Amino acid sequence: IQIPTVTFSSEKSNTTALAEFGKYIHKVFPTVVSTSFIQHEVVEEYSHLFTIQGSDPSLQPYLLMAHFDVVPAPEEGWEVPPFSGLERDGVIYGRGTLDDKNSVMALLQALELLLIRKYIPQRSFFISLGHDEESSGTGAQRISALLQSRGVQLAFIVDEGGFILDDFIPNFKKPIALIAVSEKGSMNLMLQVNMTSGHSSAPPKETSIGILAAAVSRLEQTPMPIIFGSGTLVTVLQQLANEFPFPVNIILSNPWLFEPLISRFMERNPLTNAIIRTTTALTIFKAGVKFNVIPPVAQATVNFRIHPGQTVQEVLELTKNIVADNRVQFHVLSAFDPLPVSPSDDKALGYQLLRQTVQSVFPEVNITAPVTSIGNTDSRFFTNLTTGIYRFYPIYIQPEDFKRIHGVNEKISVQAYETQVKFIFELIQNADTDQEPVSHLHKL
Ligand SMILES: CCCCCCCC/C=C\CCCCCCCC(=O)N[C@@H](CCCCN)C(=O)O
Ligand SMILES: [Zn+2]
Ligand SMILES: [Zn+2]
Repeated sequence: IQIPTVTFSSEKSNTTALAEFGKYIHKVFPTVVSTSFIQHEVVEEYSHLFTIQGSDPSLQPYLLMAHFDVVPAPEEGWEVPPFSGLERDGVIYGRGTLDDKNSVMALLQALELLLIRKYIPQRSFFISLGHDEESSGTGAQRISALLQSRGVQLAFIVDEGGFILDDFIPNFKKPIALIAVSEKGSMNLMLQVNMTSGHSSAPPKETSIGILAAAVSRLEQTPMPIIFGSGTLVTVLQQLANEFPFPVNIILSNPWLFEPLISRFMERNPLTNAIIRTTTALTIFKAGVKFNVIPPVAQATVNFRIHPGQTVQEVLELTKNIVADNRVQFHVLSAFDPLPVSPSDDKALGYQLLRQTVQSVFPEVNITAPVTSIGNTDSRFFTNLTTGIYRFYPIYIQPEDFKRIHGVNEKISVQAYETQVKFIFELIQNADTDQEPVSHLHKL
């Protein structure tokens, strides 16, 4: 946490810290880096690929992923400095404790422990640690291309994403393990208005700032349509239905009939709202240099997260219709459609291994359901290598914790981190026992 591996944009990151982090993992996981059946490669200058050669070449390999770059963390609002890694009352504070240095360290920590205990994996696997997930993901893209060039096809991938949702639904105390089987698309759209500049003492009736502010305000005030029909949402609701008494069980198990009622409820919370529609977030606004100069140009960037039922093109058209002002120019800075849905049926090896490992490490969690990740991950660059991409943090997340990801006071309890290590320790061993249900815990 103390190594400030910040990604500011695709052009700007703290490369000194990225390099230092590479040296750090080399130092603290000596067994991983010195084991004969493990190959360690640095890819795209700062990302890392570990190839763990299993003893049984007939088993299809899998990939575990994480990233060690973090979003910026200005100190305002933090209880402790964001790059202090301070531990207080059993909790580690700092940028990256949930997104996603916890996963980087837990992956290597679990592997180190297995190796120290002389464990030899049967199934080969890879560990990919990206250095620029928070921007363009070039490290992950290069690793994906490298694996493809080596003829690798993967049984499944596990990356960051879903989590164990706790204390979220009113009057419902049971935790739910949400494994993300897809992720929303994304579009960063820059809106620009050019008007004549001049002296502020004789302003025109409308300025670039005023026109742009009105345009982005219309976007914020006009949410994208609710799209309810996604398969994963219906599955979650039906699984939840079994847990509720009459009449909620009837409502949840017939979503097609009670869609308006369920949507109205889901719309109220930002997290569930993000599940039922494309979201619109105004994230950058730039205009003006001096109080008495009318600026010629105003620019705003809007970040859309695209629901699986829509495409980039559809969202762009809707946006232009909502703004409905031809003085506003639209520039798509980056965009991609929602990701394919990975299988979650009884035969889906990756999903079932995660579900079984949840059962053994978190025996109190009886509900596991597939969801669509509302955030994006580096795993989206690996659709050429497998159809089974799963995104899951084996961590309890309450609504308050979710706000800390990319927000202030990001933190993880030592116990949650240790359980994450234990989860991966189990998962790697379960991947060797193939698809059989896991009935016991391996000794840590
Ligand atoms: C009925 C209950 C429904 C609850 C729904 C909760 C669903 C939660 C699913 C996933 C949570 C996402 C976790 C966040 C992962 C964070 C990854 C991240 O920050 N990624 C960045 C990548 C930026 C790439 C730039 N092109 C991002 O998404 O901004
Ligand atoms: Zn992340
Ligand atoms: Zn992130």
